[in-house]
Amino acid sequence: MPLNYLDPIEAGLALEDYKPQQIGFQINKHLYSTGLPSLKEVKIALFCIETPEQSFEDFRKQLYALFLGNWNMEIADLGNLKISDFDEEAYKKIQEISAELIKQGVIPLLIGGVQELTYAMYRAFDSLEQMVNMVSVDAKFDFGNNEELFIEDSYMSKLISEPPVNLLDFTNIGYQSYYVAQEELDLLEKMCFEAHRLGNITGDLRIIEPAMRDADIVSIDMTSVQARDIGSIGYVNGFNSREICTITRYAGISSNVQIAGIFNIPSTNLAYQLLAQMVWYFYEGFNFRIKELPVITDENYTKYIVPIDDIQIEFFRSTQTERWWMKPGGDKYSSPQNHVPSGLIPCLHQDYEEATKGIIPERWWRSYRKSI
Ligand SMILES: N=CN[C@@H](CCC(=O)O)C(=O)O
Repeated sequence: MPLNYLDPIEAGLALEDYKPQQIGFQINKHLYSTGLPSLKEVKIALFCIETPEQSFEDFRKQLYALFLGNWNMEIADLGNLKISDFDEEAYKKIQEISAELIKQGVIPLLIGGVQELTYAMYRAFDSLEQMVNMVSVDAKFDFGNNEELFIEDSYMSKLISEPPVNLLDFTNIGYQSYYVAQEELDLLEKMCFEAHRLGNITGDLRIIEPAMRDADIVSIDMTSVQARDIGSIGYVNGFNSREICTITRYAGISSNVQIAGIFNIPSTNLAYQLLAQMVWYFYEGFNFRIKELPVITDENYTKYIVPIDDIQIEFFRSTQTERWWMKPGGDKYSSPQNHVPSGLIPCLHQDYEEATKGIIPERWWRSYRKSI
């Protein structure tokens, strides 16, 4: 049983000296005394990747001290996966734990380690035989290393080329232009993937919501946060602490997100505090998940048909949540089978408005290019 790879949390955190409204009181913990908690009603289960260099007990203290919202769901802390190195065995264990949780209808939330572990989250879908979309929040694209732009065994290169290829779509959120090469942008473009430059989205983060609504896997590199907000040496520019919380909330609220990971976490008090709040926002977002299924006859949705030259784009607006979708360009376009609503692409009201002015939405174009 892969969950047996996990070690319980430290005894000090087992004490129930929290107020009943605090996460530390409510969360189902993996303890030495009681073993792994039951996952029957659990919706989100976190576990930390502990190395000899980093433990996450300080993060737990921050998380456990936070007050729960008015949420109606069970959450769990499954403890720690203790590893000495990010070797093949560690990847295999993360893959197995993740697959097991997803199979049980629980969202695994991985905390810690390097962003390369995204590959293990992705490989969890091999046994589930499912195609997936991935969103990565990162200042760089990670196709290479310090010496070379593209290397075969970078996790991003493996993601797009190593069989079985489960990846349908990939979106980067928050890249910084001076850290990426034009060749990397060209590759993403060629693959019909999406990338959102930091400077273009911080003014209005709603721009990234449709990509998150369509994601199965979310991978967040904490170096995408500006260094001063996490008290570490890192990048001078990046998302601020509020923005990264908004992004995690979008991940939580997306009905399609099945697994998330937060990596490269500095061992500072500020980083652990922020990490705890990001996890809180993920929980909060999850609590507001609504599975919407727009169909033409459903009274909760309005359908709009916008003709542009010789094409017609069908838009759907939910009267319940004001969210928008559009029919993809080209019949052969495929999205992950289990996505809700199936066969539609999430978009923004702005896409509809621009379409009425004759501008074809970027996401529609990509779906069209993918289908030919
Ligand atoms: N020096 C400024 N950097 C920008 C983002 C960089 C980019 O979008 O490429 C900023 O923080 O907003």
